[in-house]
Amino acid sequence: MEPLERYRPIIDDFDAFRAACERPLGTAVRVNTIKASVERATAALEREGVGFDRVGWNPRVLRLATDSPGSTWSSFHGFTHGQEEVSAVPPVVLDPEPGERVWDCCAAPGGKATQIAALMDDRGTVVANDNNLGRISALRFNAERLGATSLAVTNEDARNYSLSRFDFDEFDRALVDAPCSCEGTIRKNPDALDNWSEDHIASVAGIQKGILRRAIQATREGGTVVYSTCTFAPEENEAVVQHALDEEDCRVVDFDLDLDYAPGLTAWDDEAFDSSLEQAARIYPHQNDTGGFFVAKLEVTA
Ligand SMILES: C[S@@+](CC[C@H](N)C(=O)[O-])C[C@H]1O[C@@H](n2cnc3c(N)ncnc32)[C@H](O)[C@@H]1O
Repeated sequence: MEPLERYRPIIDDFDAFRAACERPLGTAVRVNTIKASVERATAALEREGVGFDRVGWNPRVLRLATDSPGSTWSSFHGFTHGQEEVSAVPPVVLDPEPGERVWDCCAAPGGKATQIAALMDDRGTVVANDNNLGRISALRFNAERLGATSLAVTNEDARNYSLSRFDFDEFDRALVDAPCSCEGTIRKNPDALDNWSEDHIASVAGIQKGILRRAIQATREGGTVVYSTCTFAPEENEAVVQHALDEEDCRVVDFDLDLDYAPGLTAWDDEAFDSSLEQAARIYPHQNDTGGFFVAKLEVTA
């Protein structure tokens, strides 16, 4: 847990943050509205005798009273998908519309890509890409089980992604749910910080910058790009978005989210960030009893 000490200066109520990081995380599922309404999925859970609580910010997310959300009848039939509560935030911020073309740059194992397809009523095109072939099979399995027929899978490095295979040359929206140092998953995975190092953060930040830049380049003017990580490190969050602001035509925009969160940072160490980064969300585990996440919303400009 020692690496987390570096965040003492930026987190209000740091002791509550540390205590939350030491508590195991509960189980959550997202109702897959491609296959079942929330009413039908909750009725199925009741029939199975699986207890659940609805969360206030999203009617499609349920906290379950079981450690095995993937072993329920509802999951087997694709009515629900085990997904950490806060991991359901980025697609909501992306806010895709039915019929659009959406690129999920780092999509495996597909929790957010299938959520995007559901938010689009499975109409339009979701290109779910990941550079890790081993993880692609889980992505395909989840898309099949959840009945996401609008989803196409590709296996490329998102940093130099080519659209030449498509009959269109830009997306309406893109999600960069980036590979990261995963500090915010400490409640689910107590070993998450075992191999933590500043060198690793610096190396993954380079990859994140490349993917976010390509996502902005591949999205139409006026389109939306959401950048998210499950880590607290400003080098992987605000600094990556700042790099995109410096190098690409885009701006940070505000969004509504009915959860408690802290604003994005405008400085870290010796680096200053654009004041618009305050519109990003830093979701800490103690605020909503979840894992940790960072989310920023960008609009592509001319
Ligand atoms: C945080 S995980 C994505 C989780 C996924 N969005 C979901 O909700 O299920 C990050 C993913 O990025 C992929 N990745 C890492 N480097 C990449 C790159 N250069 N291009 C594309 N994908 C990459 C990893 O294989 C990993 O599956």
